[in-house]
Amino acid sequence: MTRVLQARGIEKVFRNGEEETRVLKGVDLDLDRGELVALLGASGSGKSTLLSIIGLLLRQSAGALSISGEAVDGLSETRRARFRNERLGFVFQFHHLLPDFTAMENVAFPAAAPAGGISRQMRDRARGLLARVGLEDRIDYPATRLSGGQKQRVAIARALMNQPDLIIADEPTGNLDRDSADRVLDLMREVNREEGATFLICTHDEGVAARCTRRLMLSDGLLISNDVVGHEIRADLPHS
Ligand SMILES: Nc1ncnc2c1ncn2[C@@H]1O[C@H](COP(=O)(O)OP(=O)(O)OP(=O)(O)O)[C@@H](O)[C@H]1O
Repeated sequence: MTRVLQARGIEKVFRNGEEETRVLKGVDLDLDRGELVALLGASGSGKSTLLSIIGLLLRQSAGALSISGEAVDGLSETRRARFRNERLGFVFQFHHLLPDFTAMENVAFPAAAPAGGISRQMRDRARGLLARVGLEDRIDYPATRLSGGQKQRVAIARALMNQPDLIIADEPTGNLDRDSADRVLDLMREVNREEGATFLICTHDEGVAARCTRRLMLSDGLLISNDVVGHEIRADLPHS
């Protein structure tokens, strides 16, 4: 089994003047390739903070993080940005598509932006991914003319563009009605099953979490595992 993520003793303290907020108090987390993991927890428990740290958008106050065997903590900001673009995929609650770009151009963007332009190969891959998410008839539509569920499917295709080691999704269905949310989740499950893509999904939605292969819960700054199979809650001890 390939280990995609290893996090040890992750802590995060936010400081605003005199005031300190300890949000994460020593989070240990391992993700193996091909897992579809839900991250639950009360509002304010630190889910987005943890995802931002794992997504290399924020630095932890203490602890060590390695992604696909690479220790990422010591990397410069420039190398972290490159690592993020090449190895991680992101899906947010709000799709963040570029409104003046077509669906195809949005999907190709993570490859086209660093290359300074879009190649034929990129176009072909983006078209293939749009077909994969059921939008072959919307390839040349501007993002503004897509429905909310379609935009989120474009966002998933975009997250897959660079064949990332890990896809981080922060409330990917939070802005969708039940039907669209189910379709988006079904799509993530398919991509997970058929292509072995690894997902870490932060969600408030128990329906989403129940369809993941593993559930984790953040509580009081620590991670508690809540296995789907056993429905038991146990402390998530570090793996040896
Ligand atoms: N930049 C910051 N400065 C100070 N405190 C912050 C900062 N960012 C987040 N926090 C605090 O950290 C805590 C966790 O926030 P976070 O957004 O990670 O929670 P969450 O579990 O994702 O919440 P929700 O489910 O409501 O999105 C909150 O108390 C928040 O106020």
